[in-house]
Amino acid sequence: MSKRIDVINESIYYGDVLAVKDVNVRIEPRTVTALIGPSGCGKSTFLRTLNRMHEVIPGARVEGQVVVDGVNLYDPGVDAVQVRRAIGMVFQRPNPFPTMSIAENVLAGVRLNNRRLRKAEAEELVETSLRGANLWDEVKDRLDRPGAGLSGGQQQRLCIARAIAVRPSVLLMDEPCSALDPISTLAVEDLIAELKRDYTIVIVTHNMQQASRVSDMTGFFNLEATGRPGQLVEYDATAKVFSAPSQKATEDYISGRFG
Ligand SMILES: Nc1ncnc2c1ncn2[C@@H]1O[C@H](COP(=O)(O)OP(=O)(O)OP(=O)(O)O)[C@@H](O)[C@H]1O
Repeated sequence: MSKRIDVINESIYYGDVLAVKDVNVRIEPRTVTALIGPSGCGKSTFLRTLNRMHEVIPGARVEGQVVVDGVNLYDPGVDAVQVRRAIGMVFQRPNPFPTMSIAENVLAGVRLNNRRLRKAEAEELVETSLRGANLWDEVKDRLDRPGAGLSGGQQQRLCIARAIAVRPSVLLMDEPCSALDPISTLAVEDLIAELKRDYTIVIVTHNMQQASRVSDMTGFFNLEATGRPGQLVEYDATAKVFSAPSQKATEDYISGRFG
């Protein structure tokens, strides 16, 4: 299930504006990559190009290649809608369908893919996805209750269960803990550590401790100056980036001198 991602000469535009310039990076399967950097340097923009969500914005486009296990997602023959369904994404604010039951929330993505499920199959998928998201024990007695009745941290884990129910190859997370309290944050971080056994995970975070706790690799994005495009300045093992970064800008950012 887990897949390698090769980003080759990727430049990302909003209309005529070049937002992120010339990214080249290889992300290995079964790793967690944290994307860090100051506000506006393009971390979320880059993340959204890994499942073609970027192009949902009118005028937004990508040059270069994003190759997931040998297939360039931007080849003319590739269906963007299929890509978005296959590569799961978890957002900053938990966004379960509020009136849908917990079980139906888990199945929502699978149903969108028009997969018909027998009852037993659906029950099994609900259980394995909720177990995978570390939420099963907390909700197993109220699967038919609305998703909105859960705490923020539980809702975020429900969204992760929904994302993994479609058995994605890659899981993208855009500041998944920023709306959560510290305990829920730790629960989601523990979950990320478990999920990397099966998935390739890319996570945007502003929290340096979080990046160092959860990730194997860290990518540092930066801007040369306001109005200039963002760039991936450094990509290396997290331990190396946090102890001996190769770029001064990375060191300045990590040590809190800017950003
Ligand atoms: N929908 C959009 N239309 C036009 N420009 C956009 C859009 N979204 C983002 N941008 C621009 O693209 C650049 C990168 O933004 P992005 O949100 O990717 O940065 P970021 O590093 O994720 O920031 P933050 O850490 O604040 O979330 C910024 O200059 C931003 O203004």
